[in-house]
Amino acid sequence: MPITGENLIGAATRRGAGETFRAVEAATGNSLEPAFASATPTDVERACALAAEAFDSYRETSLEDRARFLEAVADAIVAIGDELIVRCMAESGLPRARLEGERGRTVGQLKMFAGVVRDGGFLEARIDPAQPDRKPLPRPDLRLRQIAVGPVAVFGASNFPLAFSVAGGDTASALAAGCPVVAKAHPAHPGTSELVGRAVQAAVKECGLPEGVFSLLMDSGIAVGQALVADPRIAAVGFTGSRRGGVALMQAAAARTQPIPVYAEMSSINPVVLLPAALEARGRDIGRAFVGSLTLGSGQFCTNPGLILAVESAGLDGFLQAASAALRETQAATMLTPGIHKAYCAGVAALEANPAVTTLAQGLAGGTHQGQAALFSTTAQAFLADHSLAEEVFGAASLVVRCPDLAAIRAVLERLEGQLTAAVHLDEGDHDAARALLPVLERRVGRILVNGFGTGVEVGHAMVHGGPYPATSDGRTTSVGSLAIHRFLRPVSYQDLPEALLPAALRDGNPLKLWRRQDGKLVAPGA
Ligand SMILES: NC(=O)C1=CN([C@@H]2O[C@H](COP(=O)(O)OP(=O)(O)OC[C@H]3O[C@@H](n4cnc5c(N)ncnc54)[C@H](OP(=O)(O)O)[C@@H]3O)[C@@H](O)[C@H]2O)C=CC1
Ligand SMILES: O=C(O)CCC(=O)C(=O)O
Repeated sequence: MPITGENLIGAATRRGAGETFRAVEAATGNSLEPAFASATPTDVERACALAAEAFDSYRETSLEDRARFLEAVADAIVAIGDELIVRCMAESGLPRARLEGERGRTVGQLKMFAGVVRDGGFLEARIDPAQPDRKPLPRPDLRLRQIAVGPVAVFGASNFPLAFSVAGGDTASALAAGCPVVAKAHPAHPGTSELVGRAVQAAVKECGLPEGVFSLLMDSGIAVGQALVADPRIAAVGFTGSRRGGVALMQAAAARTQPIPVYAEMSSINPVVLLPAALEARGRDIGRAFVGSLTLGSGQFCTNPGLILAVESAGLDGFLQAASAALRETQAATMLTPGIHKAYCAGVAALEANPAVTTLAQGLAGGTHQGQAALFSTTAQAFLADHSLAEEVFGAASLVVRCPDLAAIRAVLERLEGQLTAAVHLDEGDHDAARALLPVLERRVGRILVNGFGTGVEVGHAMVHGGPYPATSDGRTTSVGSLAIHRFLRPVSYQDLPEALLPAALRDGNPLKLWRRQDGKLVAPGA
C-alpha cells in the first residue's frame, strides 16, 4: 500500500494545504519519504461534519454489524502485512518482535470489543415497568439504555504506535460504543498512521457504513488538535501522552461553550514497594527482573517502574547490587523521537546534578538517539523534601528511595500524586505490612499488582489502566480493557414511550436477547 502523505477524510483522501513535514527515522534522525501535509481548518471542518452526519446512523447499527466492522478493521490491519511493521520500525525505532506483538495486541483489542458489542451488556438495559395502580401515585413505565456520546477525537500516542494510536484502544472503544472517530496522527509515526488509517477506511467501505465513521488528520504541530477539541461536534477526547499536552487539551475542552470530557492518560512513575521478607528471600532475583521491566522499550512505557521504595537492609543491598550489575550490561536503545531522547537526557542530568541523589549505575552508552539506562538512589527524607524527585523521567531511569522503616514508605506513598500502577513484592511474612499499605495504594493508583511489574498491560475485562490525576484526567475509568467503552456512553431514560417507538434493546419480548435489569433484578435473555 503506497504511503501518500494525505489526510483521510471520510471516504476521500485529500492532500493537506498546511505546513509539510516528513517522518524521521528514529535510529538515524534522517527524514523519510513521503512529505506529509498538515490538515487545514477546512479539513478539520469537513471531517467533523462527516462524523456528525454519520453519528445517528452509525450508533444505531445492529450489534452484529458493528461487531463485524470491528473485526473487519482488525483483518484489514493484519492484511497490510510486513509493510506496516517495517515502516513502524523505521519511524519508532522499536524492534520487530515488539511491534509484531503490539500489532497482535491491537488486533486482539478490536476483536475483544467486537465480543463486547455482540454481548450487548454495555447497553445496560433496565426496565421499571409501569405500575398504574400504585398508591399514592402511579409509576410511569421507565426504560434506560446507554447511547454513544457523539464523535470522538483520538490522539495517537508516540510510544505505542499501534496499540495506543490510530486504531488503538481509544478508537476501538469509541467505535464499539457507536461513536464516529476523528483521529489526529502523531507526527512521530505518520506513515504508520496512514497505513492503519487506510485499513480502517477500507473496513468502513467494506461494511457499507457511512463514510464519516472515521477520518484521520495529519499535523506537524498542535493547531489541528486544538481545532478538533474546540469543534462543537466533537463530544469527547481520548489522549495518551505528556502531562503538558493532556492538560492543554483538558483546558481547551473546558473552555468550550459546551465543555466535553477529555480522557487523557498522562504521567506516572509507578511506585514499586519491596517488602522486607521478599527482599531478604530473593532481593537479587527481584533486582534482575526489575531491570528487565525498566529497560523494556527503552523505558518508554507509562507503566515503567520509575520509583522503588524499600527499608534499608541486607536484602535491599542485594537487590541494588543485582539491579546495578544487570543495568551496567544493558545496551542503550533507540528512543522514539529526538525530542523524547532530549527530554530523557535532561531528566537524567537533573537527577545527576541533585546533591541528594546518588548515581548507582548506568547502562552501556549508545549512539546519538539512544537512551542510556540509569539507576539512582536517595533517602526518604530527601524525597519528601524535593517535589522534583517525583516527576516522571520518560525513559529507562528509576529512583530508589531508601527508607528507615515501613512508616517512611507509607509517608512517601501518601505524598505521591495519582499513579497508573503500584507493584508490591512480598512473601507471606509481609502480609501484615502489605495489608496496612493497601488502603493508601487504593487511593493513589488504578492497578495494584503483586510480585511483578506494571509494564505489559493485559487487555481484558477486569483491567484498569487508569488512576487518579495526573495519571489520568479521570480516575473513574480506564483506557485499556472492555470497561473503556463506558467513557463514550451516556444513559438515556425513556418514560412511557409506546412500544413502537422504543429502541430494540428495551422492547417487550427482548428481541436483542440481552441480559436486562427488570425492576432492579438482572434477568437472563429468554427468562
Ligand atoms: N506517560 C506516558 O504514557 C507518555 C508520556 N509521554 C511524555 O510526553 C513527552 C513528549 O512525547 P509526545 O508523545 O510527543 O507527547 P505529547 O503529549 O507532546 O503529544 C501527544 C499528542 O498530542 C498533541 N499535543 C500535544 N500538546 C498539544 C496541545 N497543546 N494542543 C493540541 N495537541 C497537542 C501532539 O501533537 P504534536 O506532536 O503535533 O505537537 C501529539 O499528537 C515525552 O518526552 C514524555 O515525557 C509521551 C508518551 C507517553
Ligand atoms: O505497559 C503497557 O502495556 C502499556 C503502557 C502504556 O499504556 C503506555 O506506555 O502508554
